[in-house]
Amino acid sequence: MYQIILASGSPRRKELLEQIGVKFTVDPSTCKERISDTDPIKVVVDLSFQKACDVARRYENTIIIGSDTIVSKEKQILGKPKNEEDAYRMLKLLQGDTHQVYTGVTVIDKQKGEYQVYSFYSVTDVSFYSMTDEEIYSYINTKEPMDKAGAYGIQGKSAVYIKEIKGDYNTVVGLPVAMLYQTLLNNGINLLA
Ligand SMILES: Cc1cn([C@H]2C[C@H](O)[C@@H](COP(=O)(O)OP(=O)(O)OP(=O)(O)O)O2)c(=O)[nH]c1=O
Repeated sequence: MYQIILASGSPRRKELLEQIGVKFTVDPSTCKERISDTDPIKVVVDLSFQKACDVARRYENTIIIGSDTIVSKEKQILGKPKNEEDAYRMLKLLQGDTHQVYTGVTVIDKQKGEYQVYSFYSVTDVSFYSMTDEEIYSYINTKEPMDKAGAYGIQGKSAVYIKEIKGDYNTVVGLPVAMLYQTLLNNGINLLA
């Protein structure tokens, strides 16, 4: 029986872990997120590692889960919009086309002072229908974009603009729970035990 900590303030990640039946507590990381690379895989793995490490320092005999999600479109990396103008820029870029959503996960298994670190990522293609400027502005007015990578929430009101996805839906929402569960199981850790 492990104590499991989700090192995230994201309500979506909490819901996804609850959905699969994991017993855990939430203790969000407070480290500043800086995108310091142009490779989306490196960015999400590195940020998930930083978040997990930040929280792992405070605990013993626990499993800590950190995660990070970004949107990538033609070599541009989109995090959360800084303001409404930034949200407009992102949605204008994404509408009518396909982009990638990357989620990186780092799990730190800290038992008796020893660390085991598992890092991985998942990527999903998301295709948007075209959006008029009016639709973009009215979506921004819902405030839904403001705390989400790429300025949209597939699980929310933007669902009417999503044409197709290829890959794991939960990767887009912020935590690929199947990959998380299976990766840990392959390493002898059962999150549901
Ligand atoms: C693309 C997309 C992102 N998101 C969310 C998931 C993440 O919460 C957020 C990306 O920001 P993150 O920096 O990955 O996470 P966060 O700041 O919300 O939480 P923490 O750092 O404490 O773990 O965007 C959606 O909810 N739906 C979507 O469709």
